[in-house]
Amino acid sequence: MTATIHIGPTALQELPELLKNRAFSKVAVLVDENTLAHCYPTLKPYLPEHELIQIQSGEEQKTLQTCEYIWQRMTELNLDRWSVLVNLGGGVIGDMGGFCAAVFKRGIFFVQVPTTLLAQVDASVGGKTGIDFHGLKNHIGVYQEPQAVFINPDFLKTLPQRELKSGYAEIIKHWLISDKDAFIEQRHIGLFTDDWEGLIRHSVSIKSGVVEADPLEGGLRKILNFGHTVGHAVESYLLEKPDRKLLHGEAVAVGMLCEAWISKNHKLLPAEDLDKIETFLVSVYEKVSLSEQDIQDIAQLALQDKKNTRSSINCTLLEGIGKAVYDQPITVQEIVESLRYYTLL
Ligand SMILES: NC(=O)c1ccc[n+]([C@@H]2O[C@H](COP(=O)([O-])OP(=O)(O)OC[C@H]3O[C@@H](n4cnc5c(N)ncnc54)[C@H](O)[C@@H]3O)[C@@H](O)[C@H]2O)c1
Ligand SMILES: O=C(O)C(=O)C[C@@H](O)[C@H](O)[C@H](O)COP(=O)(O)O
Ligand SMILES: [Zn+2]
Repeated sequence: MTATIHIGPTALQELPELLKNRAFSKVAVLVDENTLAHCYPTLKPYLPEHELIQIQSGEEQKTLQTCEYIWQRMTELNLDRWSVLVNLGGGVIGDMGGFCAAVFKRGIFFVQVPTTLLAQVDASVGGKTGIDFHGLKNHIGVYQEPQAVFINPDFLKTLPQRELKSGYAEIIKHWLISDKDAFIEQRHIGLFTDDWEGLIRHSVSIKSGVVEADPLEGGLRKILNFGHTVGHAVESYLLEKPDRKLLHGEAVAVGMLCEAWISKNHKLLPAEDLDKIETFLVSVYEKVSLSEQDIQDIAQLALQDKKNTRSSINCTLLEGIGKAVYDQPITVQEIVESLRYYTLL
C-alpha cells in the first residue's frame, strides 16, 4: 500500500497526530549538517521528545559504512521495533534512512520529510530505499513504504540553485514520460515559478499513479527510470572523480538527452520532438565534457543497470513527448553513440 502524502506549507501539522496515534516507543530524526541548520528548526515544534542522528551530507555518504554508523546509533539509543525514524533531508537521507529503518531489527517504522526539490517530487514517493555499493547507484536496497510523507515547499527557500535545478530534472522527466501539455506549456516557467506547490503536486500525482499501478517495478514503473540507464552510469562514473562529480538530476539530464537520441534512432521519437527536448535541456543544464575514454567506460557501467535481464540492456525510451515505452533492448554501442551525440550538442 502506498503511503499518505501530505503536501503544502501546513503539511507538518499532520505529523503530531500520526506520531500520537501510532504510539511509537521512540522517535529518532536523521539529519545532515544542512538539514539540521535549515530544516530541523521548522520540524522540531511538531515532534515529541526525540533523539537526533546526524550524518554528513552528500552522495559519497550513501554507503554501507554510513548505514553501519546509523545502525550503531539506533542501537545505542535503544530503538526497538515500535520506534520510528523521521528522515529529514534530500534523497540521500530519505533513501538511506528508509533502508536503515527497513532492515533494522527486520524493520522499524519511518517517515519521510523531504527537504530538496528532488526528494519532494520524486525520491520520497514510491518506497524505493537503498544505498550505493562500490560506486554503483542504489545497488543494495529494498522496497518499503514509509508511514507517511510530509512535503513542505517552504523548505526550498534555503536550497541552493544548483540543487533546485537538479530536482527540476525529475520534474521534466515526469512531463516527458506522461504529460506533453505540461512539457510544452510549463517548460519555460519551470525554475522561475512562484508556485512550487503546484509543480510538486503535479509531479507527485504522476509518480504516485505509476507506483500504485506497479509498486515493485514488474513493468510500467520502469517508465520512471527514463534517463537513468545512461544517467546512473554517468553519475556512478563521475562520482569516482571528485572534481567532476554531478548531482543526480544533472546526470539524469545527460541521460534523458542520450535516451531521447536513442529513441529517435529506434524510429520511436519524431525528430522535431528530439529537437524540442534538446533545445530545452541544453538551455537549463551546463554541458558536461566527456572524453572518448570517459564515454567507453560509462557505456560499460550501463551493464549493471537494474532493469537489465541476462545480457540485455533494457531501456525506457520515448515514443513521443509524453509517452514512454519500457523494456526496449539497446546495445553498449548505441550508448557510446548517444554519448558522442551529447558531446557534440
Ligand atoms: N528513492 C527514489 O525513488 C529516488 C528518486 C530520485 C532520486 N533518488 C536519490 O536521491 C538522491 C539525490 O537526492 P537530492 O537531490 O535530494 O540530494 P541530497 O540528498 O544529497 O541533498 C542535496 C543537498 O542539499 C542539502 N539540503 C537538503 N535540504 C536542504 C534545504 N532545505 N536547504 C538547504 N540545503 C538542503 C543536503 O544537505 C545536500 O547537501 C540520489 O542518491 C538519488 O539516487 C531516489
Ligand atoms: O521511483 C522509481 O522507480 C524511479 O525510477 C525514480 C528515479 O528517479 C530514481 O532515481 C530511482 O531511485 C532509480 O531507481 P533504480 O531502481 O534505477 O535505482
Ligand atoms: Zn532519479
